[in-house]
Amino acid sequence: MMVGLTGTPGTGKSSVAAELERRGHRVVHLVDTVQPYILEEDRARQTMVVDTDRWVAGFEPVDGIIEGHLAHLIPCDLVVVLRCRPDVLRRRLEVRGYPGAKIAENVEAEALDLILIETLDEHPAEHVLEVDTTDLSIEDCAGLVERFISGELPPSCGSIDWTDYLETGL
Ligand SMILES: Nc1ncnc2c1ncn2[C@@H]1O[C@H](COP(=O)(O)OP(=O)(O)O)[C@@H](O)[C@H]1O
Repeated sequence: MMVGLTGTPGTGKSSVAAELERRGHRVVHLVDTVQPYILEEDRARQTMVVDTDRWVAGFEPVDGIIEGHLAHLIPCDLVVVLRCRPDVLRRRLEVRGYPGAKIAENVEAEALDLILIETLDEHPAEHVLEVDTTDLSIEDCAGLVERFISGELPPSCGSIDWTDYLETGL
């Protein structure tokens, strides 16, 4: 089974993936697979522009967990979208040393459910689990992912509403 682990930067994908790897799951980090598909560096946004169509077309399916903020573009069997309340996400990204504009862009994307919307463009809701990591430990998040993969935890998404965090002018 191929499971995508996606989410806005700072929601905890790498941390949760590391814990899942520790628990014996095979994990593929998308950052290790996009190199041949980088079109250019967007210096202003401090990010790489990837030819996602070619990258998705060339992606070899794996039996395991695919971690990265583009994972939902891959035709996975299941997708987990990690979420984080925007004010907490902001703090996580500040600690990481991201520049202000990049923090603002990611915090806004999270408040607007951008990755969830993209996920539901590609996958039926019955294949999707949203996990609010705000008050959960990394171990608890990994546990929820495992229970979703095993079928113990049903799919669930769409109940998070962080539009208030847009209005307060984060
Ligand atoms: N559930 C969590 N609770 C508290 N802090 C977390 C949690 N998940 C991640 N973090 C912290 O947030 C930061 C970003 O996590 P990371 O796993 O690198 O996110 P991503 O891979 O989605 O960009 C790290 O400092 C990490 O320790």
